[in-house]
Amino acid sequence: MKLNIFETDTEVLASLAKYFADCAKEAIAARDRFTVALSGGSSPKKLHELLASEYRDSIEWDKVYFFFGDERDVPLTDSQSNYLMAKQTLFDPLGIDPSHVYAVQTPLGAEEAAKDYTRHLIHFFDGGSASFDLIILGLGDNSHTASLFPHTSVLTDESASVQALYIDEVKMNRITFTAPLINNAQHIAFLVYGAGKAEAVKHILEDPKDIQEYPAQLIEGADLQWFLDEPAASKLQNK
Ligand SMILES: O=C(O)[C@H](O)[C@@H](O)[C@H](O)[C@H](O)COP(=O)(O)O
Repeated sequence: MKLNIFETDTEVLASLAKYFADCAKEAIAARDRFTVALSGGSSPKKLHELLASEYRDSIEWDKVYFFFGDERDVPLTDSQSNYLMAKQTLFDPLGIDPSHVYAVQTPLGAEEAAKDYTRHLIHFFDGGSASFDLIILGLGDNSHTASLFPHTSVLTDESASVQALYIDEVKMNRITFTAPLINNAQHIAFLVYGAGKAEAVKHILEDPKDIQEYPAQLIEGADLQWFLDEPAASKLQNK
């Protein structure tokens, strides 16, 4: 695991955008395509905007395939939709071919949408287990990532799949990658900035293992990188 800590969120975003481009170049050179699962929430918005501007001409966007590590059980036109956020901040500005974007089909209902997404992944990855080139994750103040929330049944799901469950904490159904599916990725990048995340970052990186309390501790992988600003890393003892 590698910690990339920068003074400001601007520097964090610049570093992650470069990392994204590097992962894309590596994947396209090896497999002529780059598969990436995006995170929801607000933190990625600035990353998307940076990619759509600074990296417009330096990534072969027509070889990039977009997925979502989790989604809220809302219409794809709803302001809470992770798909809509990415469409507005990344896909539309770059003119991404809609056939390269795999939105979670929430109009099917959460359970069916999760099954449908799992089927799509099996098909897309030629029947093998999905191994994304890059998965971008955020971190909630309560130590959740994707929609792996504390004290939920999905935390102990050992299948590399997409699951739907009601999350009492947010009073809505969520559709989420399981930890094994996330951990199958070639590269995993946490994007975490702001002082409000400091407690959660310390829990994940330095507190004893307690995945029910701190679900993001479940995330591990060959190349797991954290992109943090100083405020978010401020409670770490070892950095
Ligand atoms: O659908 C979601 O909300 C995300 O996937 C979630 O895991 C998010 O990354 C964290 O809640 C952090 O959200 P912020 O970036 O808004 O703080």
